[in-house]
Amino acid sequence: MSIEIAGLTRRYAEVAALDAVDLSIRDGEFIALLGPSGSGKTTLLRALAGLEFPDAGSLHVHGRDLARVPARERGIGFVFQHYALFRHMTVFENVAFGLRIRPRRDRPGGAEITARVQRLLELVQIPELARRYPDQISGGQRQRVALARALAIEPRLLLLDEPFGALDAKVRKELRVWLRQLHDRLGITSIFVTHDQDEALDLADRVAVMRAGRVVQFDTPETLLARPADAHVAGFLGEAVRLPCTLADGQARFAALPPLAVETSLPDGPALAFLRPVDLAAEPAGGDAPGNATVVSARHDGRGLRLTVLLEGTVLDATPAAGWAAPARGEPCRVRPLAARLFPA
Ligand SMILES: Nc1ncnc2c1ncn2[C@@H]1O[C@H](COP(=O)(O)OP(=O)(O)OP(=O)(O)O)[C@@H](O)[C@H]1O
Repeated sequence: MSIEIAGLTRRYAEVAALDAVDLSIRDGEFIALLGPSGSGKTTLLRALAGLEFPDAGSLHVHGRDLARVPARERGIGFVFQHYALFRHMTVFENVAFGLRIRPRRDRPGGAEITARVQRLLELVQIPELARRYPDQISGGQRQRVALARALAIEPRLLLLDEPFGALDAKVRKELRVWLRQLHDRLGITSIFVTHDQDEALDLADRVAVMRAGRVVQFDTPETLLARPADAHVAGFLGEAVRLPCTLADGQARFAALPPLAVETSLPDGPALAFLRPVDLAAEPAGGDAPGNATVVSARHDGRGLRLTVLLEGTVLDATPAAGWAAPARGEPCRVRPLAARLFPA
């Protein structure tokens, strides 16, 4: 389902939980709403689900104005972080509930419900748990049940509010890969809320970065990382370090790093530079030239060797220069900027 959100506003006393949000989502997209606590992510999801009523603006799903459509007729599946399953019902009954609450005219009969629940449990890969109760299964399995229940109504739009927030990192990672595959297989449109940038960047086709009730940037993960719209987005995404600098004569000059040649439309004077670990090259060195630092730690991450260094009281992540195979803790080094994203100070 395509979704058009225009000027959506929701106020609580003096707080604008949503402040004129515009968002246009294509059929079949997997969208992340990413932002700090209180930025309006949940309110936006609840407005789509029909659990929240906006003060202004419009919501259209596949061209249909949602304002007049009650929550239960929207055909939207919803999974919350703590979507308490019914504790006194088995897994089977929890999922069947999603079918039993359908409007009478398209509610299936008993045998059909049994067959469908079985199919849904197979889809979420827990058919063997049908007779268990929620407190007899793991947190990750509970979220699969919650998802099966949400999918029981055959939604064209799936909304997920921090669905894996309560789970440990490993289970979370597995479930998110699996969720992405499920989304692709079902061909639905999904919107999920997270404040975990890795989750958003790994999983989503496009990410809406929210701040104070507004969508500050809505782009693909690649574009967000390469061209953040402002200093806030740059600071929020990736692992960039923020360093003040002074622009003059086509150079960014730093207090403790060698200067960097830059092309920018910003005027000469103070600016803010964001540098990712790949933008900082570290090589073995001594002496007291600008950029001299000490290796704090060296570790391998998914992309190769990563160094943490201490540069005049600032801790930075940097990438060792080619050929420096085994930097040791405490070893002196020199850090050079290779690139930076610049914003007004
Ligand atoms: N029922 C309410 N009454 C008053 N203020 C509310 C209510 N619901 C939300 N707010 C306020 O609206 C703003 C946005 O809240 P929302 O829950 O949408 O944020 P969020 O981005 O989902 O945050 P989190 O990541 O912490 O869940 C916050 O300032 C919040 O305090």
